Amino acid sequence: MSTPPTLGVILAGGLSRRMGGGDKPLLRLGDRTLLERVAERLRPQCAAGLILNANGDPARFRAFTGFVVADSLPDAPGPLAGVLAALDFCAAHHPDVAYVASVAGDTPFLPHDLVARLHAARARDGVEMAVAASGGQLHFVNGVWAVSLRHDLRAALVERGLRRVGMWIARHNAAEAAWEAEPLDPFLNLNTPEDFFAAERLVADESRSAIQ
Ligand SMILES: Nc1nc2c(ncn2[C@@H]2O[C@H](COP(=O)(O)OP(=O)(O)OP(=O)(O)O)[C@@H](O)[C@H]2O)c(=O)[nH]1
Repeated sequence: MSTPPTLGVILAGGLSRRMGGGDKPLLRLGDRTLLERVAERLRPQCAAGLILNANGDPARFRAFTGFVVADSLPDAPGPLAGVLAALDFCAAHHPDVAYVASVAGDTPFLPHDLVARLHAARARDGVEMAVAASGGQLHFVNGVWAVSLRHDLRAALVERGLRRVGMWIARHNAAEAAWEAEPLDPFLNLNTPEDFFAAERLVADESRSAIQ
């Protein structure tokens, strides 16, 4: 199966409470920011381009080359609000593109075959969404989503007050694509200062570490 044209979105709309606030993706990990690392992994996988989902003043992300899209539902906090903003953006600006791939902005070691394998899992199961897994865990926010799901997602967020990604993907029988978690989990996400220091040690000598 060939990978359909896909718009990528980096989710950076969270509050980073466990990291002490601020914009986690703008933290510098080694010689570049988390955002740069995530973008350089995802951009080549997304033929329709890459956007960033973030709230507040977009000027702080001026180093990002691409649109910055804010949540359109301020009362619906959580990553699904960012996914909805990206699906709506895709429908408005890329009407010929049927899929969005989302990733968390604090996940610097994402697989290079993320989008292709998510689409392969989705096609295998004949469904409209797929999410990533590793080490027996689902990584809900790293997934591909049909743009046509946006009406259902908006209704779920607004009318049913849905907040948990797991509930929405269960309703749609999301396909799963799994990656090895050893020697390095590609979905390692940096939530706390301790996570960040561990990642700094990993990138201190990238050529000798498990980072690919
Ligand atoms: N658009 C949007 N994205 C969110 C929201 N909350 C979390 N995210 C994104 O979802 C992904 C996973 O978020 P978490 O790590 O659970 O939350 P976080 O805000 O980054 O960090 P904590 O506040 O420490 O939980 C990250 O990419 C976040 O930017 C939100 O309210 N809106």
